[in-house]
Amino acid sequence: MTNCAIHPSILSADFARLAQELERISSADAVHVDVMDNHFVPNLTLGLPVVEAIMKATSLPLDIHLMIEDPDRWAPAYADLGADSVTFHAEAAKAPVRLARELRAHGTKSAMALKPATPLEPYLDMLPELDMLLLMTVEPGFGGQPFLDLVIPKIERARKAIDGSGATITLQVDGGITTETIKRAAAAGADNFVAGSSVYGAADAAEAISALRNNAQRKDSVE
Ligand SMILES: O=C(CO)[C@@H](O)[C@H](O)COP(=O)(O)O
Ligand SMILES: [Fe+2]
Repeated sequence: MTNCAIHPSILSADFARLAQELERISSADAVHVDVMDNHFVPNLTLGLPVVEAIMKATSLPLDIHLMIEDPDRWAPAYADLGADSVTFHAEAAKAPVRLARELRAHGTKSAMALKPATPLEPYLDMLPELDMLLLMTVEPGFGGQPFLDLVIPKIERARKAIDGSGATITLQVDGGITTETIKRAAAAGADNFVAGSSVYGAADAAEAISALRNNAQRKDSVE
């Protein structure tokens, strides 16, 4: 994997010190913001006003991961804030193709996420509508869960489908990414990695980001 990106998730940051926590990850490629509504997932985090504050507090691009019901209604507002990408869940979207197009029309990258047990195949025809596909490697809702290796074959199938589509689509994985699991995800074909607890739980977040990047780029990523 030659080009890879590390997106730390602020879900594992200290929310009382968000500005300083954003400083700690200034060497990252983007900041991943988990928006949860306590309906699509059993957890509640933050919404538009806090995302707007985060946007003002960092120069990093914002990667918004919406774990909410009715993204068809809410996602475009995150695009309007200036997010670099907005990800909705396929399981929650009423009209995923229309929503993906609307996100692009609102000036952001359109991205769609699949939970670990959601099959990829029904969505293959809509790959050209997406700038990024997110394959969850934990059940969405919480940070700090172990990486689900059962998603690896889906990552491999997604890589093949993306390469075959001729489109430029980032393949992101999210959940349980550590310096060890990132090797397996990268070898399977992922090129964009969300990491919450392994970055924010480290004494030196910049060092953790650099170690993740190195391990994702290693040719011998899986021994
Ligand atoms: O979307 C989610 C969880 O639903 C993630 O973005 C987590 O925040 C990742 O945290 P770690 O698994 O890396 O601790
Ligand atoms: Fe996430």
